[in-house]
Amino acid sequence: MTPDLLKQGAERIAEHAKLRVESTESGGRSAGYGRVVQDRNEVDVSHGRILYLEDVSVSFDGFKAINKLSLDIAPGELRCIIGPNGAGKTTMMDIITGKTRPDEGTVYFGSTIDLLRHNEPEIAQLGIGRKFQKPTVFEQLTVFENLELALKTHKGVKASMFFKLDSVQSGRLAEVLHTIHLADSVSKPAGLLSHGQKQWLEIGMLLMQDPKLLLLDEPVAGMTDHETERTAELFLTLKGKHSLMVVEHDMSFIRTLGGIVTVLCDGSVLAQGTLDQVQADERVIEVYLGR
Ligand SMILES: Nc1ncnc2c1ncn2[C@@H]1O[C@H](COP(=O)(O)OP(=O)(O)OP(=O)(O)O)[C@@H](O)[C@H]1O
Repeated sequence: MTPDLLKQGAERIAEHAKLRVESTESGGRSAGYGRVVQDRNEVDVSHGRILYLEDVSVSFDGFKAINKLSLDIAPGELRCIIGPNGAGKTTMMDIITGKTRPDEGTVYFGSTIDLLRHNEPEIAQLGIGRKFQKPTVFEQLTVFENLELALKTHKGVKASMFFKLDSVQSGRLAEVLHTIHLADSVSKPAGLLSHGQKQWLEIGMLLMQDPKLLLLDEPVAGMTDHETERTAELFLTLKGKHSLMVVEHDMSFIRTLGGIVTVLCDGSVLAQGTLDQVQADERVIEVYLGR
């Protein structure tokens, strides 16, 4: 798409949003908590943030796993999250995806979608995809069938019974196959893929749903050095088109990704900056990297 077309598209979206605010029965922006009425597929990133957490806390049996956590991610950003065991990384992802409800705090997707008002399936539909550490592809199905299934699953059981790929979806599937380096293995059963290839396939399944934000938990754990390098290449390709939050322990992988690193400790942000900056931070050395 040319810059002119992009600009025209952005202007149309802005005009559309403006009209909808002005036409709300409650009186629009002045009476409606300043919120634009939102299409399901639209995420308002005009404030420069796709994800925003403020003062989020959750306790399990009196233990504060997340403690006044505040953090935000820019659209298209590739953010790495590190932290010692038990720092709260998984719990934070559980909160963003609706698996765990915080006791207090604010969690927004863009500037208008309050994620705490949505459940897990709704949050996935809104465009937040999550990849757990262990690959969960369907081993008996081919690479193609796994990717096709990702679209069907997203549509719900009834619609999926009559599902047939249209030309746009076929084009997307071909593009995703190429992106995840599996174009040569399209007819291979997923069970015959290497560990790294299974991880890429699962990322591909998420990409079929065109997520705006991807949460990836230890994506290179158990991968060979070569697979780790290719995964870094893959994430750098995805950056910009999608926003990514990557939880990892592998520092050389994080170095290859570049960008901002957030260090979590005891359920809140201990430090944030480039990898060099956080590695030089005395507090970080003490609680994590120096161990
Ligand atoms: N459902 C739960 N019930 C009780 N305690 C929990 C629960 N979930 C997490 N915790 C505790 O909260 C703390 C944070 O756990 P979490 O799994 O989020 O850390 P993490 O940073 O992901 O750790 P790791 O790097 O080991 O995966 C830990 O002390 C953990 O034992």
